[in-house]
Amino acid sequence: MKTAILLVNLGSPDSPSTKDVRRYLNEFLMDERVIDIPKFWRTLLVKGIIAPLRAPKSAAKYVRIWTEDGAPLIAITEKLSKLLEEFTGIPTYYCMRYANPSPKEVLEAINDELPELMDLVMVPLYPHYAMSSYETAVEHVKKAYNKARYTFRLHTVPPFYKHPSYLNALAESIRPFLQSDYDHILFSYHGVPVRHVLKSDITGSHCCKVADCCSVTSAAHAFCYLHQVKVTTDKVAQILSIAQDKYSFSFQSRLGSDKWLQPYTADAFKSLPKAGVKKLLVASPAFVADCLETIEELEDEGKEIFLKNGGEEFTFIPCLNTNRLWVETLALLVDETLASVLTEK
Ligand SMILES: C=CC1=C(C)c2cc3[nH]c(cc4nc(cc5[nH]c(cc1n2)c(C)c5CCC(=O)O)C(CCC(=O)O)=C4C)c(C)c3C=C
Ligand SMILES: [Fe+2]
Ligand SMILES: [Fe+2]
Repeated sequence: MKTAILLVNLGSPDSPSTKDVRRYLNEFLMDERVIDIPKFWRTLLVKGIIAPLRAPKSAAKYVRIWTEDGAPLIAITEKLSKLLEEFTGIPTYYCMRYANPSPKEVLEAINDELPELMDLVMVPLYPHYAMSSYETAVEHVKKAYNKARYTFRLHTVPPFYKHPSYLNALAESIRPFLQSDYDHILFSYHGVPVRHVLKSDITGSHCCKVADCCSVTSAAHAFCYLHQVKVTTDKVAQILSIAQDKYSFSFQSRLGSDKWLQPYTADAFKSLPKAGVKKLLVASPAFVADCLETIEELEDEGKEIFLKNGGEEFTFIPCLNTNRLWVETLALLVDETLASVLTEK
C-alpha cells in the first residue's frame, strides 16, 4: 500500500478513575497552546490547582458517560476509522493528541505494517482552526513524525468548516430533527479564550479590531475560529432554509477566569425560555464525535438548565459520529489533499 490515512482526535483519559483523569488533565492543560502562559506559572496553575481540584469532578462525569467500549470519543473514532478503511480501501489508523494511542506509537505501527508506504494523509478531526485544537494536534503529530525520520511523506487535511461535503453531511444529520415542532436551534461550539483568537490573527490588525471583523474579507480568516464557526452556522442554516430568527450560536466549556468567546451556551439555556423558546434543538458542530462536552455538558447539564428556566423540550442532535455522508466527506478530503500534493509536484 502506497497511501494510508491517519485520523487525529483530541483523546480521553485511559479510564474514568481520578488518577487517570488527573494524568490526562495534566497533559492536556500543560499544552502551551491550551494554557498559553509562561511554563513556570502554567505548571503551578495546572499541577498545583486545576488538575487536582478538577480531576475528581471530571472523573465523576467520565464515569457517567463511559461505555462498554470505553470513552465515547475514542470508541467512535475507532469505528469511524474502520468505516473509512472499508469505504476507501486505504489502510486507516487513528491516534490522539492527549493520552492514548499516541502519535509516536501509531506512526511506528504504520511504518512497521506498511513498508511500501509513500504518503500518509493526516486528518485532524476538527472542522475549525483553533490553536488549542487543530494546530496543537497537527504540530504534535509532526513532531513525532520529524523525530523518527520516516521515509513516507506526511500531508495534512486543512480545516474543512466550509467544505460543501462537510456542510451537506452536517445539514443532513440535522434535517430530520427539523420535522419536529421546534422553536429554535442553537449551534453550540466549544469556546476558546478571546486572547487565542487575537494571537492567531496573522495580520495582527483584523480579528476583533475591525468592525464586524468576521464579515470583512481578510487573510486572518484562515486561522480565525470565530469567523469559521460563524460561516459553518450560517451556511448550514442556509442549506436547511432555517429563518434567521430561528437559529443562533454560542460557546460552551469555558475554563478559568479569562474572557472567552461569547455568548456562553449556559447563558443561552437560561435566557432562551424567557424569550419564548420552549422547544429547543441543540447541535454541536465543533465536535465530530460525541464526547464529554456533548453527552454530559449539553445533553445532561444543558437540558437541566434549560428545563429549570422554563424550557419544555430539549433535543440534542448527535454529532456526525459514524454517519455515512461524513465517512464519504472524509474520503473526499483525503482525495483532495493527495490531489493537491500531486499538483504541487
Ligand atoms: C473544538 C475543539 C476543542 C477546542 C477548541 C478546545 C479548547 C479547549 N479545551 C479546554 C479544556 C478542556 N476541554 C476538555 C474536553 C474536551 N475538549 C474538546 C475539544 C476542544 N477543546 C473535546 C472533544 C473534549 C472532550 C474529551 C473527551 O474525553 O470526551 C477538558 C476535559 C474535560 C473536563 O475536565 O472538562 C478540558 C479541561 C481549554 C482550556 C481549551 C482552550 C483553551
Ligand atoms: Fe476542550
Ligand atoms: Fe476574525
